Amino acid sequence: MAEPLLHVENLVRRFGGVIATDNVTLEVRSGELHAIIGPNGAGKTTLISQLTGQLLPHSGAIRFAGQDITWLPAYRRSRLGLARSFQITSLLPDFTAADNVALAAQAHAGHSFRFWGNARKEPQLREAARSALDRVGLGHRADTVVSELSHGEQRELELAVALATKPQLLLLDEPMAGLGPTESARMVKLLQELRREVAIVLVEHDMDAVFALADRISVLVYGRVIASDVPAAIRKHEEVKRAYLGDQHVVTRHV
Ligand SMILES: Nc1ncnc2c1ncn2[C@@H]1O[C@H](COP(=O)(O)OP(=O)(O)OP(=O)(O)O)[C@@H](O)[C@H]1O
Repeated sequence: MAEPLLHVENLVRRFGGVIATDNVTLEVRSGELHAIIGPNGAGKTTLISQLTGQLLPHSGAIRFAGQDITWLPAYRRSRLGLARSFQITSLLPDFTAADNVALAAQAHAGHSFRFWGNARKEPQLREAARSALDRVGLGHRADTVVSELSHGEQRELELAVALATKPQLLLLDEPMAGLGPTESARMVKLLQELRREVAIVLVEHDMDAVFALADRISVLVYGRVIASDVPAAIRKHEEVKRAYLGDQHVVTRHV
């Protein structure tokens, strides 16, 4: 069988006495949408930060696209096609949606930020920005400044910023957080479209969204993976039900 796109093996990361990731092992295949769920403080964000290189593990290994990336700096991982969706707080509020995406495309292409002035005019960057905005349904808001976009649109813009780097694997940390029901439904639809083009690791507390989208789900509890399987199996998993899902989530509308 082909090597998985991402292979995490026995990853350990501690903060003082807390073991935030405790021998985490998991695989993400090409074309897969792999959700990571678990209670608050389970270690989901710590895991994502180690995948992107923002945090280094104390031990263990991460292979991505056939390469050992465990100790690579974040920008080298990004060049290999690993992208984390930027949080709203990292968007530039006084710049337009198109400028934000063009800047990300420019940074990824390796230009210095000194040339930022040119990013607005550079046809290739404008084109990359326009196409990323179209993919998330924000083409009509290209020239709107970020501070005038709704919360949901800003979340979509985060995705466009990540897509501008043409990733092979997109890491999404709670893309539904703070969204109302209509905006959440739009985000689920968008992710359903994007997953056809790019593998996705999705950390999310919205169980309806997770069960609607995921090919496989890994469940983290106190830093440990207690289950990694297809949604139907996770739904029935006794330890998962006890530790996280609880009975009210076991019967959801997405059966
Ligand atoms: N920078 C840090 N310094 C100290 N402890 C940390 C740090 N980051 C995370 N932790 C601890 O590591 C554990 C895992 O935290 P993490 O944020 O990864 O969990 P999470 O599953 O993403 O939680 P949530 O669902 O609430 O976002 C927690 O006990 C947390 O307090």
